Amino acid sequence: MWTPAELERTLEGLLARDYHHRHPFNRRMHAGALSREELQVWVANRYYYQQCIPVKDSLLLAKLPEDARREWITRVLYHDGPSREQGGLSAWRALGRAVGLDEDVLESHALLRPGARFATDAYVNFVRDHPWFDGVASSLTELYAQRIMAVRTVAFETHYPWVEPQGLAYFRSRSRQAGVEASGALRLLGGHTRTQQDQERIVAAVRFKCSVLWSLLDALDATLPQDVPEGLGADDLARPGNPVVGGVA
Ligand SMILES: O=C(O)c1cc(C(=O)O)c2c(n1)C(=O)C(=O)c1cc(C(=O)O)[nH]c1-2
Repeated sequence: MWTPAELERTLEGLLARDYHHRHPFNRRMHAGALSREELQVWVANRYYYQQCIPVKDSLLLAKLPEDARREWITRVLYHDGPSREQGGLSAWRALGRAVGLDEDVLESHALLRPGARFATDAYVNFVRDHPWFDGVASSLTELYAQRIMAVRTVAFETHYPWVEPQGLAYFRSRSRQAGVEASGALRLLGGHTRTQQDQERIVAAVRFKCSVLWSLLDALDATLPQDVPEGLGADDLARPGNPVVGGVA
């Protein structure tokens, strides 16, 4: 078995390479190269992710041992808050307003990209379908989340001064909270890790989660059906004699 320090070093190496701070979209964000519209699309797509986090944590809660449940429930309360005007989701809605998005655009998911929905749903399904150990481990990308929040906050302040400053409250709150949550998850997993196989499950869950976050950003650069110009193969399938249509009929 690895020592706890060796396990953390392994996770560190994985995150240093696979975490979404290295994704081209985030690199453009941090360099100040995103347009207003691109930033709005990011906020809108991440809102779906934010909404799904307390859902996956609620699914996880139902599987946890009593002591762990008592601690993990604070994650759900953090996002949902004691009322609609408080908590993480409320802070993300404030970010939406700060970048100029109407709340009904966020709530209707009008800007949600298919791939961002699939990536987010894959995370919820992973937690629902696996033992709690893997679900808890998959949250460990938060070891790096606190770092990206700091970089992002400075990037917004420096490059996107048109974003109203109160919209950045979520990032500030999260840069503390992510570290607290990651330490809690490591402690919980440490108490239930018996074999090297268990440790490898932790690494595999973090690898999976990195691919969720990476795919979500991939989806923001993807072409949407309505953006394909007319005449660029848009009507190929409708043509009589087309082998695909013919084969189906
Ligand atoms: O903006 C980000 O880069 C980022 C990353 C992550 C992450 O690493 O999973 C989370 C969040 N934000 C976040 O806001 C959040 O609430 C959150 C919860 C979780 C989780 O897996 O339980 N990750 C993250």
